[in-house]
Amino acid sequence: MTPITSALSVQGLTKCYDRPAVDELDLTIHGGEFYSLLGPNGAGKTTTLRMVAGLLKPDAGAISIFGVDALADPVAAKRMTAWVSDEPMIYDKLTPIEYLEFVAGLWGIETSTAEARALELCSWLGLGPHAQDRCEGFSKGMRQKVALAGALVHEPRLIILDEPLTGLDARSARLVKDVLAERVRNGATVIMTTHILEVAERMAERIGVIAHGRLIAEGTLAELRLKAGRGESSLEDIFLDITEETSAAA
Ligand SMILES: Nc1ncnc2c1ncn2[C@@H]1O[C@H](COP(=O)(O)OP(=O)(O)OP(=O)(O)O)[C@@H](O)[C@H]1O
Repeated sequence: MTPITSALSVQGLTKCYDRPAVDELDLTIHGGEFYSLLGPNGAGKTTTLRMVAGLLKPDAGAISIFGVDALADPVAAKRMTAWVSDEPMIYDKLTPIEYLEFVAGLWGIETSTAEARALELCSWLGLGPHAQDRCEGFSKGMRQKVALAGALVHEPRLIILDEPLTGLDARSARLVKDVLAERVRNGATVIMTTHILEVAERMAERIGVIAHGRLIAEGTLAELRLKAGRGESSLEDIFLDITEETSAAA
């Protein structure tokens, strides 16, 4: 058996609309890594992550999640993954606890384990005081936290997040970041898009920058600084440098 070295491996991934949104993209995320995928608006980040999460069919390419061919065996791949977008889809008529237990049930998680995980996630994400209220009256930030909890309830090994901090206040954003950091400490792998570069700068072990559906830079912050020839610059400065040429060409 070939040893599995990556949590996620994407090769030649392609999706075209009227023009290529993702263009023969190669990407490797190591197990236990926090990886941030950055790029200008329209670069192809969401399209990439939706294909990885099994929500969008690629035109070409391969996706492997912990060695499982995600296109050939999407159910096995989905068992190991969580998908969180900035448009949370939850059931309004349920309370957070009911929702989490419902999602856990779909994954076949035993009731007592589901109850314990639901309570733990609600407490971590500061949902405790509202755990018994229906989600229909919740603010966007609270809905986002319920959706995140729902995505984590089956303890996925690969957590895929598309702009998870959009619309969250500082305290909620901190709670979400703490939960993600805790998951990574416990062995999970995170790939996250964000336009909040300070978050990528502080949390990500490696950063990938895409433009026009292609990876144009990748590395640790130190490596990106070195490549850009920019001593102690912020990620924002480096990002603007790296993407300047591609935005001028757009
Ligand atoms: N369903 C669709 N139909 C047609 N074009 C699409 C569709 N979805 C995405 N695109 C196009 O594909 C390209 C990549 O879009 P995508 O949403 O992946 O970018 P993004 O990097 O996530 O951008 P943003 O940072 O603005 O969210 C864009 O040019 C977008 O207009």
